[in-house]
Amino acid sequence: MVKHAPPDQAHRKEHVCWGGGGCTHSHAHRLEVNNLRVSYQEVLALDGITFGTECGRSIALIGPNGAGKSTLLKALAGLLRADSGSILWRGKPLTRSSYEIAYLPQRGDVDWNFPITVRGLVEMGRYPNLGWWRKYSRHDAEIVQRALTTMNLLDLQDRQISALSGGQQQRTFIARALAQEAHVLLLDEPFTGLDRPAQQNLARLFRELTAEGRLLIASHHDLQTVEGNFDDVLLIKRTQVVFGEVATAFTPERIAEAYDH
Ligand SMILES: Nc1ncnc2c1ncn2[C@@H]1O[C@H](COP(=O)(O)OP(=O)(O)OP(=O)(O)O)[C@@H](O)[C@H]1O
Repeated sequence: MVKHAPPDQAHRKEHVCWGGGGCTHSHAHRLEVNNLRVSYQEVLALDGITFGTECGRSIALIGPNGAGKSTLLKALAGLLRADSGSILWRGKPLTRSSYEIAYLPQRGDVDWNFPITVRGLVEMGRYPNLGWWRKYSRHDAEIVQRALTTMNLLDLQDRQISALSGGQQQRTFIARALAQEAHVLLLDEPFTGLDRPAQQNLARLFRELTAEGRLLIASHHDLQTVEGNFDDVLLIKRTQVVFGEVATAFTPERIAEAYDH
């Protein structure tokens, strides 16, 4: 007899995990956030954020200006310390940045005039893996080459990052994350400033990255394109409005709750 998945599971993607091995038991490659609270001195930026997810998923992080999206991404990247609550990655508290988690800043936060080539930036992805005692090896060079190839950047590898289009700049930063061999990609407004074809290319790339088992969390402003581009949604307004699959959680009522004053 053919066994069918229960109805609520039927549309879920098969659980695959990037990087092979070690994803067969429950908290391998899982991210768990519990009652997270983050503030900047007297400004409370986030409170009561609680969700859990796993490799192979993509999450749209949605909320109005000032909702705390960038703050959450930075906290998940280990760049900001939580006041209270916890972030567990693969069952262990995330207390500082990990090479398994790559953070891609907002484009406006990057100094695009910094004198570095596409290849140079992608090579930087290897540094967290090297440690202070190990030299850049042929193995590192192969991983960089693969990242450049995957992101279709070989023809542009010697170009300065200042001389790239917006879509090419995004691809370069994602290639750096691939060179880092990151399991989790945290992206701050990756679609902003891209034209429609570049957005569609990036959305396709995201689907490929999650299909090969990476976890992707991206802050996003275009409410029209959440469905189709992401599996899950985390809607916040300093506190958490809802977390769940886009089809069931991203309802007009929840959106109004987050965006209406
Ligand atoms: N360095 C900082 N010092 C003090 N307050 C800050 C700092 N960075 C952010 N904030 C405040 O924290 C809150 C959350 O900001 P955050 O940038 O995380 O929101 P956001 O959802 O990413 O906003 P946007 O959609 O406008 O980019 C806001 O009230 C903001 O003013």
